[in-house]
This record gives sequence, C-alpha cells and structure tokens, in this order.
Amino acid sequence: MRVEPITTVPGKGLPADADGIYALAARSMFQLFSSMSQGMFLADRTGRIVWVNEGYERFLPRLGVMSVDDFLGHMVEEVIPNTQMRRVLETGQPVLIDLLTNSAGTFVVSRLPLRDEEGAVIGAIGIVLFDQPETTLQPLISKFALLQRDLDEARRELAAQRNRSLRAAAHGERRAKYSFASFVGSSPAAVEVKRQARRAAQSMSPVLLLGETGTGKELLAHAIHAASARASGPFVSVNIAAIPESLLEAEFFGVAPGAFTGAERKPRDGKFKLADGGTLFLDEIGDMPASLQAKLLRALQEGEIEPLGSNQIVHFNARVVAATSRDLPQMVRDGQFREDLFYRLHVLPIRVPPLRERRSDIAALVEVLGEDLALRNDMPPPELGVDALELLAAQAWRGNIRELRNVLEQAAMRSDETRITADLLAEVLRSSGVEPLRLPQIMGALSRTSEAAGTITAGEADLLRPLSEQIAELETRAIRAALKAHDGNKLAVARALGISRAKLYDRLAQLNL
Ligand SMILES: Nc1ncnc2c1ncn2[C@@H]1O[C@H](COP(=O)(O)OP(=O)(O)OP(=O)(O)O)[C@@H](O)[C@H]1O
Repeated sequence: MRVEPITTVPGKGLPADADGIYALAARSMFQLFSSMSQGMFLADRTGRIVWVNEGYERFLPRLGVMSVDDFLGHMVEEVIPNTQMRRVLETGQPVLIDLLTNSAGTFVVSRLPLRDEEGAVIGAIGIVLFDQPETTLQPLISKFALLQRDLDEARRELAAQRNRSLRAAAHGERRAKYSFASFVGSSPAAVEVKRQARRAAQSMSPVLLLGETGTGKELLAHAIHAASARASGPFVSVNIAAIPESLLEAEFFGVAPGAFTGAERKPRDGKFKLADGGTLFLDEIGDMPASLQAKLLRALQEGEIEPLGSNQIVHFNARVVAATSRDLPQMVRDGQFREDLFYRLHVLPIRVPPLRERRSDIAALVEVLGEDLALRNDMPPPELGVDALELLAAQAWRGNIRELRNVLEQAAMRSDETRITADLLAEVLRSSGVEPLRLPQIMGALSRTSEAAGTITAGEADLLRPLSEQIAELETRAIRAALKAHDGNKLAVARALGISRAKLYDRLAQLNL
C-alpha cells in the first residue's frame, strides 16, 4: 500500500471543506502510526493478512516466518499466535491498547477495525506500539500498578464507609482486596499467569492455584473474584491449615440453631453459606483432613451442605478457588488426598511461577514493595543501587515475594539512610538464615575470601532451577539458532541437531516456535 504524501497549497493552510480535513487527518494519523510504531499490518475481512510494513518485517523471523511472502495471504492466527485480531473483525470494536505475548516476545499492541462507506467492517489494522514493554515501559507499569492499588484501596474504603451504616461490616470485610493490577510483573511468566487467571475469572468452574509459598496465590484469588461476574458478591477466605481439625467442619458448613448448647457451638453460618453469590477461597487445600474430604467433595458436587447438628440440606451458590503449595498429584498417589476431590478441583489449574523464574520482575517488585513500605511507615521509599538489585536477583527466594518484602523491610528499618546497599542486604539475608548468593563483580575486594569460601556466581545461581525448565530453554535456543542458520529449512535443522524431522515438529509445537 502506498500512502500519498500530504500536500497543502502553500499559504492556504488547512483545506476548507470537511472531506478535505477528514482525509488530511486520516492520512496524518496513518503516517504518524507508520513512522512511530514498531510495525503494522492489515488483515482483510476474513482475517487474511494482505499488507505489512517494513517495520513489522523484523518480527517475522521471531514468529518463525522466513519471508514477507510466507506471511502475506495467511490467516492471521496461523502466523501470529495468541492474536485477538479475529475478535476485532467479528465485533468491529477496536482494542486501543493490549499486551500480546507469543513466541516473538511481549508487545504493546493496538487493533483497529477498518470500515467501508456504509460502516461495514472490511478489515483491521494491527499496530505494534512497543516491543519489549518489560524494559521500555517498566517504570510506567510499576507506577500504574501502584496508582491502581491506591485507587482500589480508596474505592474500597469509600464503599466500606457507605456500607457501614447499612450492613454492619458483614459484607465490607468480605470484598476482594486485590485486582490484577496489584499483581506486579511483566516478565513472560507473570504475563502468562495473569492471562490464565483473567480467563479463569470469566468462567464459573473451580480454579486450582498451584505454586510455592509467597508466590501470590491469594492475591490472584482476590483478583479472579474481582474480575468475575460475582465481584459484587462476597469473597470469603478459609485458611485450612490455620484451623484446628475439630473446628473445620463447623467452619465450613455452619452450626444449626438449637443443635448444641454451650458457648463454643452457637448457631452460625458456615463459610460456604457466607460465600453465597460470591467466591469461596480454600487456601492450603492440601492440608484438608481426610475425614472432611468426602464432605467437601459432596458439597462441591451437589452445591449443598448440611450444617452441623441439622438434618436439613442448605443450598449454596459459591464459586470455589482453591490453592496449595503442596504437590497434590503426589498426595493423591500417596493416598493422602482423594483422587475424585482432586479432579473436582483441578478443572482450571493455574501454576503460579516462583520468583526465581521471573527474576526480571524483581526491580519492579522492589519499587512497588518499597513504595508500600514508605506509605505504611511514613518514610521515603528505599533506594537500591544496581549492585543491591543484582544481589536480590541472584537469590533463590524460597519464600518468594513474601520473603523479598521481609528482606526489604528489615533492610529499610536497619538503615539510617534511604539508600540500601548490597552489603546491608547481604547482612539481612544472613541474619534470616540465608547465605546470600553473590555476584562476584559486585563484591569488590572485601569479599574475595568469601567467594573463595564457596560463594557462587550469577551463572551458577541461575542453574539452581528445575532441570526440566533449563533443558526446555536450551532446546529452544538450539532450535532457534539452527532455524536461523538454515533459513528455516526443517530437514537441515533436524540433521544439524541430530534428531528426526518428526521429533523436530513435535518440539516446535511443544515450544510454541
Ligand atoms: N505479583 C505480585 N505483586 C505484588 N505483590 C505480590 C505479588 N505476589 C505476591 N505479592 C505479595 O506477596 C505476599 C504473599 O502473597 P500471597 O499471600 O498471595 O502468596 P501465597 O502464594 O498465597 O502464599 P501462601 O501459599 O504462603 O499462602 C503478599 O503480601 C502479596 O501481596
């Protein structure tokens, strides 16, 4: 497509007629987008790609497409994984700004429908506004997350004030505390977990959040509720590990009036009933005692419960989100967790990645956690230099974000200055019982002895991750390099890597290349 340069008659200024102004504005905007954006393409009404600009061409190899000719004429979803272009063509609604993640990376994109004179959708234009937003937009994303959280908090407070006089706190305490904007992170792993959680929010099926302690499972449970159709209903949370087994049944199912006498068995609603119309968050589901697993299964299957001391069935309508840091499939194999209950909960499983799989989020997390710390303690936010951030990035973070928050908080409390040094962080880590993993270049002369005494390098620290993950990374790198070296010729790639073509195709599909 050629775009005619804008011509105005010198001295005449803007065209006088509305059509002329409209055409001028449309052309100016197109030229602006074409020159300022990272790339643009056009799809026709059927979703077939019909045009691509020069800027976009550099993404083609990352999408596994070797030339413009291999890109043009294809349906958009065949060549751009995860694209939402089809929705724009079907609904005619523009998506002014969105994050797209696929094998080529993460991008900030815009999708606009194109209409004919009668207003019918005849195509759509896709614009890559920013490439690698995790680096280019990081300060903006962190700031936005913080502002969003403050806004959420202010809204909640306002709503709570309004409700207080009407409903003595009952519902107010049971609202979601976090939204997806509270989940800080723009690494591919963080973007992917938010994408899955957002999709889960649209469904009514049970969600199972799996991940190590402190990875943000509870935060995501709140966000799923807040983004679901039940957001105006209650969010009720039960931490199964924190309640004695003898009290759990009453806690879950409630106690019927007149069932018992005695102070500790007063009639009351159970959590299932309290969550009616909303979401019930079952935290630490792996700690559910075997004696109650069958009752929980029945409640989930039938949507009904029997309060303690009653022979009445009570219906409830709560969406269940469960979470655990334990290895549930192994517990099923060991006979500690019922298989039927596992499958009932495992409808929409979401693996929440540990911090060490998304180290690129650490700087943004430090910024947000630091601002939060500052607000709570009425002090300036701590400042961390590159060496301090590198030290944090090298840690194994067994307690994940909760541990990161604690370390930051302790360091801020111990320091007389706003600036937190790498040495102070190392001291805090050590006093928490963690031998800090250090990058040799930031240690200076002082630390030479401790390096010799077994401190490990950044490269070595990076190897302290699940082997399967590292092997998958290596495979991806090897296949990408071979594809590049052999111009995408699969036979040559398979030969170079010493694998069969079938295995190569299998790997390409698995690795989403
Ligand atoms: N992505 C994130 N962005 C900002 N804060 C986070 C993020 N993930 C977790 N946090 C914060 O870290 C702390 C721990 O998170 P959360 O309680 O949700 O983890 P969890 O996985 O449920 O842990 P556990 O399994 O121990 O209950 C909380 O203070 C939470 O607000």
